[in-house]
Amino acid sequence: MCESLKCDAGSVKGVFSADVCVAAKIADLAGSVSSFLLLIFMNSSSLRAIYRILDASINRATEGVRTLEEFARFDLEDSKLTESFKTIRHDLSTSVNRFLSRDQLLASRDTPGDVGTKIENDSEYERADASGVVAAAASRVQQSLRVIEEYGKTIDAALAKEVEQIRYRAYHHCASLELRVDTSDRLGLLRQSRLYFLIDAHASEEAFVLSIRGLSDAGVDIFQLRDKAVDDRTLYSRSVVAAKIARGLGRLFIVNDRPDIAVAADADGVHVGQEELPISIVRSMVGPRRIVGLSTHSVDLVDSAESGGADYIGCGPVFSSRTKQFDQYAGTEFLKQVASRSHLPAFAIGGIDLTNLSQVIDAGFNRVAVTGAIRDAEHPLLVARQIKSQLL
Ligand SMILES: Cc1ncc(COP(=O)(O)OP(=O)(O)O)c(N)n1
Ligand SMILES: Cc1ncsc1CCOP(=O)(O)O
Ligand SMILES: [Mg+2]
Repeated sequence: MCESLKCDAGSVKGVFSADVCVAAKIADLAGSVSSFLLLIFMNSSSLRAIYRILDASINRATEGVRTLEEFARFDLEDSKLTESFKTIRHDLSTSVNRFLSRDQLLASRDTPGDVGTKIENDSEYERADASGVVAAAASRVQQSLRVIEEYGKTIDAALAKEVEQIRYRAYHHCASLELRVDTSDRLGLLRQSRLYFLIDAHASEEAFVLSIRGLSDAGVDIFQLRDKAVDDRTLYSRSVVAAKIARGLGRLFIVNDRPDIAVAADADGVHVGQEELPISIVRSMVGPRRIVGLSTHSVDLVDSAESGGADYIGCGPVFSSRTKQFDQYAGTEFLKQVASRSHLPAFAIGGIDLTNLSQVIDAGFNRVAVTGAIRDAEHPLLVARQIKSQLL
């Protein structure tokens, strides 16, 4: 049996058979070029196989992480998750470079001779949608990190330990990403949304439904049930109906203030203000798949909405409102500050109507949330259309 030694000479690092180590040392001493060592290395077939496995698995893991990173970046537009995957890629590459010689990895590669590339599997070419791509990439990342960890043990236990930590982090981030994929339809609709209407419960369900249908047709993208005067039973029953209709129309339905009702009625999400439950609690109540919106009145609140995991923000009050009384206004200056810093979809709110909409747009906003401008208009559908047409 061939004796194995830990070797750290020139470009040969790791555990090798004694003859390889001796040859490496001699080559080092002689200042010889590494090709001699590579030749010997290539002749050690089991070692070469280990390097081939590691090389293939490192590539697979890196490509998989990149696939997930692109989804987090371009579909979810989630900067935190994007950064997490980027860090995993970076840390994997740092660990690999510390323990493995790139020359040996490259020298072991033999793609034309890889029997695995000739095994056809149709499912490799079938992905129904982005969620299929994400699921496949997540599983590839997890498997290949495990492979690197296992075979890495034969090179250096410290490599295996580092990759194990990376694998645990990857599990966590993959789960966060996969849970969000199903929401990506909702988040996609949210990002496309421009006109947000806060609707009351109306005197009857029929009038409520008629209003949602008409306003959806006129361009309202998001409906929020905001009615502080009706009982919970009415809020719940209107929410059940609105959630269903909005889904059928490709619009979003959000419940004001009440995560419990949002969940019970299967709404798309909930909107809370600074006086309601903290956003972390709201998120734990509605889960990762529902939208959580948060009211903001200052740049600091915008920053904490972003770090706290809000999906969108309401920004205001901009102007004096007939719907709600305020002592102070954030105004258009606040909108300008938000426009230059926030990555979240941001809706200006408070007294916005056709007479002052241009000031909101000039401040850099193309999303507004309104009540009175539409509710109190002689021709609500016409006003909704006119507002929408200006929000490009
Ligand atoms: C889109 C949107 N933005 C802000 C608000 C205001 O919420 P909040 O501060 O909680 O005030 P109330 O609506 O509860 O009176 C909102 N509802 N929607
Ligand atoms: C709920 C709320 N929060 C800030 S302004 C506002 C009322 C929005 O209604 P309007 O568009 O009539 O001012
Ligand atoms: Mg509120």
